Amino acid sequence: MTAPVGADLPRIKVAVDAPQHSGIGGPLDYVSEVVLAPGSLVRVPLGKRELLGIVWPRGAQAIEPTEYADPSKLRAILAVLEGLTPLSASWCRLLEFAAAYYQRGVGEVALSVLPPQLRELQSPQLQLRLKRMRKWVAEQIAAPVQASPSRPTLSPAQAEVLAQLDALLTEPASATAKGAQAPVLLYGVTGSGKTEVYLRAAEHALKQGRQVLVLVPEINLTPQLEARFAERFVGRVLVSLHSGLTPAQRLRNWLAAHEGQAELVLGTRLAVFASMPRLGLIVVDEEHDPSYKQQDGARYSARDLAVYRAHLEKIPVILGSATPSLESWQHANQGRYKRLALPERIGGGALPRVRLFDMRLMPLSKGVTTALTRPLLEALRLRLERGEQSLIFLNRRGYAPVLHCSECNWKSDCPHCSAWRVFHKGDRSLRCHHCGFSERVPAACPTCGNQDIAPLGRGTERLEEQLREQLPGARVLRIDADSTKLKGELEAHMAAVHAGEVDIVVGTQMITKGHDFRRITFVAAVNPDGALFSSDFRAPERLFALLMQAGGRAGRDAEQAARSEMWVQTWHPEHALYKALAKHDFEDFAKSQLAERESAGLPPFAHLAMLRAEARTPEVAKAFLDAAARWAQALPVAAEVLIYPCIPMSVARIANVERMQMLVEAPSRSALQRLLWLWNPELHALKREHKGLMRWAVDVDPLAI
Ligand SMILES: Nc1ncnc2c1ncn2[C@@H]1O[C@H](COP(=O)(O)OP(=O)(O)OP(=O)(O)O)[C@@H](O)[C@H]1O
Ligand SMILES: [Zn+2]
Repeated sequence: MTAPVGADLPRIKVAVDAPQHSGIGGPLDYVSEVVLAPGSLVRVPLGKRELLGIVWPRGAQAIEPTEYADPSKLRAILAVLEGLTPLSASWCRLLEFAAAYYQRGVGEVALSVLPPQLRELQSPQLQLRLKRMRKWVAEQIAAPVQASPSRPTLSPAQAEVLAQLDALLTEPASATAKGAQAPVLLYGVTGSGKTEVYLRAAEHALKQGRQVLVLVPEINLTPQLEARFAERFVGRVLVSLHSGLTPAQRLRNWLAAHEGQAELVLGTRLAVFASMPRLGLIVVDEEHDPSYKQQDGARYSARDLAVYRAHLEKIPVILGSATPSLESWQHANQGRYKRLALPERIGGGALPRVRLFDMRLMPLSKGVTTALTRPLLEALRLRLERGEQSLIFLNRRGYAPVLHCSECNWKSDCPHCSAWRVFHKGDRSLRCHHCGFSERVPAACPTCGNQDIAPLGRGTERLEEQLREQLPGARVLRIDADSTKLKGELEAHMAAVHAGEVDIVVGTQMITKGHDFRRITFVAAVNPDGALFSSDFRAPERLFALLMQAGGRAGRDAEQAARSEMWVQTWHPEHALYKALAKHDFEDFAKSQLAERESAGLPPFAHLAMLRAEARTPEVAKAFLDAAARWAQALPVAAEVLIYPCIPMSVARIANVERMQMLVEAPSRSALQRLLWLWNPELHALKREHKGLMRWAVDVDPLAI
């Protein structure tokens, strides 16, 4: 039904999901017979489709003006989704900012962060969902209280931090008068009780009738945190928002937050966009974690957007970490963030003693497995005898990263990617971790027929197997993406660890983050050196954080802390990174890294964007990027920015698509943004000229270089 159209009907702006690649930036013009509040959800026609749209507030700044259509050609909205409170003006502003900053269309971003089910609903169905949500909320509140929550007595350091936070947290309601507050960087070593600080801060905000948003980097961490918050805030309504929910759950939880019924929202990066009318506090746990950066579509940083959102709504934001990102650390150094520290573990427990085990001292003989060195096995045996748990961290899943034929040198490469296919022994497959292409392991070398093809290197699966061989009787459990695919598997594994049913946990970085293990006294990193020599300037920062986090899983029970140990097997024990790690000295590490970054002109002292292009051949991708560079060089702002020659991405080909990238560096955010603004329409135009080009995208503040 194409509605009647009139030039004299009131015109409204509606944000719809028109992909960036069609070149539509801002909201579109429609007409409506009824007056609609900004933030209302409507259904509108676009081309031959009918789409969900958001009535957008006027005076949208920072958005490209859409070309004015002939008023008589404007189309009318089709329907309004009734019963839903309109999205707030500040929510719309957050989305405008995110879209502009990350160079995407505002409608594209705004619609992509709403629960997908919302797109399919008509008013009556929505009413039903709202009704169900309210019923569910009522059930939550009415649920019988098992025990009254106990709050631990704060440690002196926690009390000190909270006293300082108090000034920030009081009367957020009158914040408008106070203006924006500095973000808080809660720098607390592993096991120092950061979560307790979040809980108390949340308590404060809740008492004042405000909503609280808590972000965690990974879904895996939500169950534990949810349990801790639920236990503390009995009778309050808590919802989670992450991609592991069913579409119906996600809609219900979103509606509960949006209608102000959920008082606590816990979630992963997408939750930063949750609509929360009474938002009073944002917490970003493990703020340094790379998972906060979205890696496709609008490549936003949820951590950075949380800071922006807090600024916009004039509410406090707490960024917590034992190893803050160098960006946040530098902000604190400059006084732009308020740094509050928890320098010690709860109960006075020591951090694990770090032993750098020099692999060069190991005799190199054939057949000797270098990951499970004899001294490491002895260290594990000691823990077994004492009935303590150990954790072995290896950031590579599968059995072996590649299969190899010693006769003809064949390796298990992926036919579609510039990468090896990983050998998974469990299901006897060769699987590409980039495109997913999987085949049964061949019985013999596919090129020369040699039957003796052997795995090269090692992943968690192989380590698990070797541990079982070497330590018969030990209860070994592997936790990685492969062993936790099924719903509930991860929770079951974690419960087994907590219950003491496991002696040795083997896993990827999945097990190093945030978990409050109580029985682990020994953590080993068996092969961490790779990142030391990566071409990515952030690799050392990431490695340091990962190892600190991994070590942080040991000795969390103060009683056992004194004999807890972290074992690092390395070929480079003299490396400054390991030296700092051995002293648990994040500050020293940060200082030297920041000095290096400054002299090299890298973030946080410079601002980067990456222009990426994908095509069937590298030549096409390169031609597009070169043309884009030539165009940009001619701009006045080009004098301020540096455009590097384009290079292939580290995995140059994925699923038969060639990927090239070009780095842009600017001394200031504003110079970078100016360039990107001018560039964007030109890139759309260039795409049309470069026929074979499949996709291009801009990544602002890219993490992996
Ligand atoms: N004041 C307190 N008194 C007693 N126990 C506490 C107190 N504060 C926190 N704890 C306990 O100390 C343990 C560690 O706290 P928590 O998990 O909050 O540390 P964290 O700083 O978040 O650690 P990580 O960065 O490693 O995740 C938890 O088991 C927690 O229940
Ligand atoms: Zn592949």
